[in-house]
Amino acid sequence: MAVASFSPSFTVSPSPPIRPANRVSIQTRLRSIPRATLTIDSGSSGGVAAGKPKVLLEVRGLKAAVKENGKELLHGVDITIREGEVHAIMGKNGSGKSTFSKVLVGHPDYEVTDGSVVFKGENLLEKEPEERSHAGLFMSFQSPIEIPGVSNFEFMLMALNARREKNGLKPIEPLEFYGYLGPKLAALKMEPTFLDRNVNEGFSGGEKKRNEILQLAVLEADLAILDEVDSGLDVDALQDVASAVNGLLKPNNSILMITHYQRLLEIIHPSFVHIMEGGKIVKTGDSSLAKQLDEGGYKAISTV
Ligand SMILES: Nc1ncnc2c1ncn2[C@@H]1O[C@H](COP(=O)(O)OP(=O)(O)OP(=O)(O)O)[C@@H](O)[C@H]1O
Repeated sequence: MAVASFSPSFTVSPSPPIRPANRVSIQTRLRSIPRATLTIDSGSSGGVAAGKPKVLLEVRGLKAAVKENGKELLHGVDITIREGEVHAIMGKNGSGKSTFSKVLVGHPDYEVTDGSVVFKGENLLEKEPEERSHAGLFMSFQSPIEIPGVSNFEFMLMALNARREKNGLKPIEPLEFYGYLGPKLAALKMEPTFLDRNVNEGFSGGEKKRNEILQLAVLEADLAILDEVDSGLDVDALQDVASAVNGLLKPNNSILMITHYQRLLEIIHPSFVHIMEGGKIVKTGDSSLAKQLDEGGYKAISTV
């Protein structure tokens, strides 16, 4: 039985739940494993294209509506993201930023009514949410969900192994996974005790955000969509989370971030900044666009 019918990046169909008594020693085991950097292939595409970076995501004329009432929220979104690029989407409240990212990961509340989305050369819109995750798409939600009864450790191991299985790789054993997690936890300045706790249960807002980035680090997605990963973070936490995200950037993966603030873009430097308005991208520029916005508000940006 699925614990979460729709989770950020994967549906959880756990094997028998691990009782708290059986998982008390995760941090002890973590400490006993050498911190040698273990590399586990999560099944991402790998390889850097020679010459011009390959297109990872191509969205053309995307229109989408609320499934329940047919209200159209996206009115023709166009965006192209290549390997190695960081894209930021900014826009006033209610302009459609989160809807766009949720449509990309296949959120069940929305239906696509027109347009196309090609991810790594395949039609993304034909895929189920889980298949999108296995294909290398990851989304960090504005409000990460809690999953009672499933530890963080189990959740991430299941997610990684599900992706590996889909990509024809053999599963990672728990012990190897402990070693793999060590440096990632350290990069995010997270205590190993977080692995024992149920996914996001009782986590503070900032801890949830760190945990989302930990999941991203584990899955090594090709395209990470980060929806307001900076919201609710204190100054130090913002620095930790943004630096960890920077550490995950490779020549063959990309990031699409939604943010309201220039401060995040001062740490994670965007290749492109897009302004969304009324369910469409109305302007695209470089990081100077975010600066203009920060200094003069939306009125400082002419979208005509
Ligand atoms: N499931 C839904 N049912 C009805 N309306 C919805 C639904 N999802 C989104 N909307 C509406 O669509 C519009 C765009 O919402 P969205 O969350 O995408 O905006 P946003 O740009 O991310 O805003 P913010 O910056 O405040 O997070 C809003 O008016 C919102 O109320």
